[in-house]
Amino acid sequence: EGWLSLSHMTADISLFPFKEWLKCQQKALSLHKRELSEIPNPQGPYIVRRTICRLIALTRGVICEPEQVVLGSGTMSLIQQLMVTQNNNAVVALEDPGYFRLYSLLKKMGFNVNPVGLDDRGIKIEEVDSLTADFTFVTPSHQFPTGKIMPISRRIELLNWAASSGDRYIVEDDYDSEFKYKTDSIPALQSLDRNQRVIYTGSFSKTMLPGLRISYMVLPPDLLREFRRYHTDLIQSSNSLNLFTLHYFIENGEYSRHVKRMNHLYETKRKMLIKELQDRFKSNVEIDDIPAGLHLLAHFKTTKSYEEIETRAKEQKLEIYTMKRFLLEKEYESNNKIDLIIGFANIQEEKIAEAVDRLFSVLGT
Ligand SMILES: Cc1ncc(COP(=O)(O)O)c(CN[C@H](CF)CCC(=O)O)c1O
Repeated sequence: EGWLSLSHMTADISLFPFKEWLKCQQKALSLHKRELSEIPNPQGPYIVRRTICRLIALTRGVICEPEQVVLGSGTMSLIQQLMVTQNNNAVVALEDPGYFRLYSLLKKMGFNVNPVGLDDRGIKIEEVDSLTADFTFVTPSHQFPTGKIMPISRRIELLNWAASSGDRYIVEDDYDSEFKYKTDSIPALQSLDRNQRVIYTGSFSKTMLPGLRISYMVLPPDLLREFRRYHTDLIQSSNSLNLFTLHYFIENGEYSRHVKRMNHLYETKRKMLIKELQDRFKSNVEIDDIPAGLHLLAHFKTTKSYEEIETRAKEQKLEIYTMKRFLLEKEYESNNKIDLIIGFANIQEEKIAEAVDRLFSVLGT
């Protein structure tokens, strides 16, 4: 019997309109031969940056000009390009539990990296304050991996922190912000920023195809000047043909139609997954029912350790990730409970019950 996946690291591409994508690619090929014959603008083609500016203004309330947008082949490569312009005794704060790849990138770059715990409103602002951090990385629209949506009150506190002294910045990673079920999405933190303190990053990995490698970063004017001064010889890392194709895909409305379609599918799968988990585990599971994103955080009563669970999941041919993957420096106290990050993008609806059965065997006696 093959593997089943409750991984959070994928997108469901069963409904992706490949025919439409190909039409947009044909258009890109016929209208942009000259640009395809040249090295592109270091930040990416202007018309693509303009289209993305309009999209995130409409969907996320982000306030920006195309000049402030830098395109790149992945969020981590954009963060690397940004942070390499900073001297590496900069103090950096980031969420714990959080995005391990970001943590390890910043450490390898030699920064003074400080994971900061979360309370029920997101990153603990008093800890950020006491650190006198220069950069604070947050995922306010759907904290990665806990899913917490940062309330306006904490966003204001964070913006006040950034505005209260020298060269402080907030890096807002708006990952996984596109999928909201029932609740409306709160506009981006960047839309509240009046002091040019917020760097905004986003990605098309989860709304389109993770393999496309198209991500974007919006820099405040003064950081943009620093970025351009440092990166005089930068070559755009994302593929021009895909960028022009994406431009037409967004412009003709295919993108927003696809996101709407996926929102319905993901909402259906999420409801099925929650029902199966509750039917199977009853009072032994507690689900953080935050109606957003492509994974949910669930707490299970079990005496098993994370290591045992990871081993047994492999035996059951079930791909799933535990909270251990996201604990940066926090120790986990396994008081007979463990936390699992359960993704529902990579599982077909008719396989959800079987996947939950396997999870029951993994965690069972
Ligand atoms: C917090 C966060 N910010 C951005 C991305 C988007 O990155 P990119 O596709 O390069 O634009 C991810 C994507 N995370 C991966 C897929 F979920 C890996 C997860 C894991 O390592 O656990 C992410 O978690």
